[in-house]
Amino acid sequence: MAAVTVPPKLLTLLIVHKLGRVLLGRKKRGFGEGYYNGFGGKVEPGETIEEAAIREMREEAGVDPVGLECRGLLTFHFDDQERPWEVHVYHAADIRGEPCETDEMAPVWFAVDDIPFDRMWADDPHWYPIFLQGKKFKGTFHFQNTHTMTSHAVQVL
Ligand SMILES: CNc1ncnc2c1ncn2[C@@H]1O[C@H](COP(=O)(O)OP(=O)(O)OP(=O)(O)O)[C@@H](O)[C@H]1O
Repeated sequence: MAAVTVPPKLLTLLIVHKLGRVLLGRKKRGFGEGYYNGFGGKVEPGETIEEAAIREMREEAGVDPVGLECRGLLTFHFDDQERPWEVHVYHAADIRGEPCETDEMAPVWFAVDDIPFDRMWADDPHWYPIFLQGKKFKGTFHFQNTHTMTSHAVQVL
């Protein structure tokens, strides 16, 4: 029988990186609640991935990202999800407006040497250093019971 390929779920992740700091948000609800992360979510029908990245940043922190660059592609295989997740990671050089807390996220600036990896997804330490160096990358990760990372492979492109 031919192998069935399940199309991945598309998501965005946007990290603002300016003057030696990154803007992250503490996720207040839903998937990844309690973790610090960039801003993002599911790509909706009819929008491009970049449009989704901009929309999610507005919805979650009330600001418009400026100078977007797609730097990475992360693929997550969860043993408790039907489809793999494909996360498109964007770098933003700046924002227009002041970040504000929303129902979903509480935004906080962190110095790049002080990123709270112990309160973030387990894959993050494997690709943030590459991202922060301005390089492009691709990564594949497996997770068990949502949160336990069981394998990781990251490639600088
Ligand atoms: C497993 N390792 C991971 N490492 C780093 N980041 C991860 C991640 N897994 C998911 N993410 C990000 O977490 C957000 C979830 O988004 P999520 O809240 O589900 O989306 P969205 O806002 O569309 O949902 P609702 O409309 O509230 O259902 C989204 O940015 C996505 O890229």
